[in-house]
Amino acid sequence: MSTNIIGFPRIGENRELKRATEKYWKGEIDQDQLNDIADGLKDKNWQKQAESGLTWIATGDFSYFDNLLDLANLLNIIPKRYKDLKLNPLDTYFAQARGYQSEGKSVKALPLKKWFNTNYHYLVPEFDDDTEVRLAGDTLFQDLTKALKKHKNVKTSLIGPFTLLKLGHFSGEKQARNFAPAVVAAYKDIFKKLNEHQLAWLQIDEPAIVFDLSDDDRALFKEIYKDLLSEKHNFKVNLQTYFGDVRDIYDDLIELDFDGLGLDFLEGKESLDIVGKKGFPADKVLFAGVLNGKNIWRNNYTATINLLKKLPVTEDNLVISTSCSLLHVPYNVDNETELASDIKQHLSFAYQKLNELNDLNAIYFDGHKDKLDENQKVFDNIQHPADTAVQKRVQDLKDSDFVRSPERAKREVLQKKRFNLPELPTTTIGSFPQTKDVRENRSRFRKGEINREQYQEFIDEKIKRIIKWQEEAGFDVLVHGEYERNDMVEYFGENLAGFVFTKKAWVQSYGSRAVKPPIIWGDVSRKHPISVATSTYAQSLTDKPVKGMLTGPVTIFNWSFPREDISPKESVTQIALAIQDEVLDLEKHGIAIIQIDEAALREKLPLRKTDWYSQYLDWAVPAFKLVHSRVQPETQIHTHMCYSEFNDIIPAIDALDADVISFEASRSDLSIIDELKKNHFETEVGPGVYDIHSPRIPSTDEIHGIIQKILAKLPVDKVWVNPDCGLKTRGEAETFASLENLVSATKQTRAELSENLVKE
Ligand SMILES: CN1c2c(nc(N)[nH]c2=O)NC[C@@H]1CNc1ccc(C(=O)N[C@@H](CCC(=O)N[C@@H](CCC(=O)N[C@@H](CCC(=O)O)C(=O)O)C(=O)O)C(=O)O)cc1
Ligand SMILES: N[C@@H](CCS)C(=O)O
Ligand SMILES: [Zn+2]
Repeated sequence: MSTNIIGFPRIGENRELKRATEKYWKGEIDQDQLNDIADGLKDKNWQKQAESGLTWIATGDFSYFDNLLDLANLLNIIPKRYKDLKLNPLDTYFAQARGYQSEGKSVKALPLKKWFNTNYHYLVPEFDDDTEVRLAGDTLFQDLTKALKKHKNVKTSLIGPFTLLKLGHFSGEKQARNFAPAVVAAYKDIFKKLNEHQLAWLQIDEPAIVFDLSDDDRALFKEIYKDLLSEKHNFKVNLQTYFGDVRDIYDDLIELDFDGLGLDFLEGKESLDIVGKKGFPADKVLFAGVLNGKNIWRNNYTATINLLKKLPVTEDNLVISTSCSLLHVPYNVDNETELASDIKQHLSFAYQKLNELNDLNAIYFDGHKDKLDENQKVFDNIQHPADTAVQKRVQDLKDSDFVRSPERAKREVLQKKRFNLPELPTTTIGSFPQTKDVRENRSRFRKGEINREQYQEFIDEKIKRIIKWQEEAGFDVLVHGEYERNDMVEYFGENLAGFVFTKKAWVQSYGSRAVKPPIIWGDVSRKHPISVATSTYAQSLTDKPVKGMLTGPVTIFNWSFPREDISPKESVTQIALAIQDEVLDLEKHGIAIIQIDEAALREKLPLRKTDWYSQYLDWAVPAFKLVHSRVQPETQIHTHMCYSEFNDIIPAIDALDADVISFEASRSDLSIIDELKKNHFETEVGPGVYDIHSPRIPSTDEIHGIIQKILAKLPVDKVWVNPDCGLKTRGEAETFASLENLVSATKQTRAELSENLVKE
């Protein structure tokens, strides 16, 4: 009779951690004050979990920025350039997370990447040949001591050695396998320290084994765990997986000496089949991931109990668990005081999920039928608002609705003529800094302290100023700055029918940054123009082209909480038609370049290659094509993707049939460029020439070097110059300085190109 969570949100119900870390970075509070706030948040989480009846309090899941970075620092995997800054441990940690620039010293941040198929991001641990892996920290143990002072049943968690090695970057000769012995030795030292505490379970997270695994991967995994589990330990070890199933390695998992296995029965499509066919060892505990850790809907107890009943385990070796960490959901539905009760009754955030675990436990182990019936009533009453016109529009779509003509090469000629841009056109990704005054203006409008006209007047002033700034700085294709948007997805959700919104349902995206995903509740459609007035106003201020700026259907879908009663394909096609309406409206109003951001397209690519097309790209790519299929050949369609981890799906990206794409490249050392070349990528490209996730200002020389590297691989007439993502999170001073350097590096390159031409 046990219940389990894999992890809990840590930003605080009111984003206390965000405010505290940002104050610390500005020097407004010191380390002790920051630690006190963090301790308060941990305490509150533990208390909440204890009160809910959860079997074990979860520790080890807190982080000031990211758990994988914590692990790397715990194991001394800290590149020399950060150690050389001679900062204290916390500031060394933040330097890796955010980059560092002070008193003539300048170091870039570590690369930031998507955590599997989520909108959470981790920092990539970097190993070089001199990395000396060893146990070098003690926060994990300190937290355990603190929790054990107040709570009896405590578990802790740690990302496992295999996932660490799979996600790490190896910059020297030595590769993952070479580091494995040292990594295992360091984990053994962690075991030794944990032995000093009254720990119930150690949860070792190994989500990397839900990927397709090679024989070498399996061999490495077995080698690591045979060795590690030989270390004496007085706590039990649960090998925890999530985001998929473990079909490639289940046989090994049940042979190894784990006390428990955590399997995901929701995203793990084959998990049930695997345990059904192969059985589950009676001497191990199954942590059955049956309560969704990613969605925000009430759990259907009947369905979950039926699932639990199918598992080949007894009451003694079953733990009812979440499918993944609750890091990916907001804290508390009760904070949503303005949400209609008929919607609210269907929602479940982290606090409610704790209660659901308790209910499921009571139903499954103690036969509490009343709770089952009560829950069923909620599901009997659910009504998603239907729009038959939207449904018909989706049904009536023909293959030709997804195809733009003429072909891209012909459009390219027409567009080059129309825009007559210089070589290496410069642009930005869309947003400019959302400075305090911008946020305050929106906050005052929301609170009714200023009216719509006053709100709009402020934004118009901002647009005017930034258009002027871009003209003076020498940009070729301008943007309006996105000052009217709280978030690129939430804003569109707010302007489309079919979405509902929360006030406090924040979810961590990276570091101190959080998002408040809108909830897709009914059929989606565009009821009124969304960006037309803003874009036409911005265009009226300049003779240079101003990009119309939209978020694409796949990204709106992926960064919202989706409904589960219709398929993703159906939902995303509805959104695509709504955005198509907006695209055509922008074009009708004279906007000649339209950027449709698909920042999240790569994010939800299934983790297993066999599912890439059938489960995702076969509907995601057409959804994007549908959005722009009806524009004129001379209208230039841009798209943007955060993070360039799409080496393997380059043909699918090209098949989006956009005219220009911009993406992140600088943090991942431009490796994508080789792949573009290899795959004869046809879309014009703007590989980001500097990293906007860090406050660090890149020098003109640095950007010039990056452009040179790009031009060594890609033809000059295909290349655009831009930062790697929107600038909304940055301050103005650093933004303007960085962009000025970008323009001067481009001008320098143009001059060199024309000089070479003259010479030739
Ligand atoms: C591009 N990215 C995005 C992702 N996901 C999205 N949904 N959106 C994205 O843009 N994923 C990948 C990348 C990187 N991820 C992020 C995620 C989040 C941010 C970010 O800047 N977040 C802001 C919050 C943005 C927002 O919604 N702001 C609102 C509310 C602002 C607010 O806090 N208001 C205060 C009151 C303000 C006052 O009075 O001063 C309050 O509510 O208490 C808004 O602007 O209206 C963050 O701060 O975390 C960036 C990249
Ligand atoms: N147009 C958006 C894209 C971010 S991914 C922005 O500039 O913020
Ligand atoms: Zn981006």
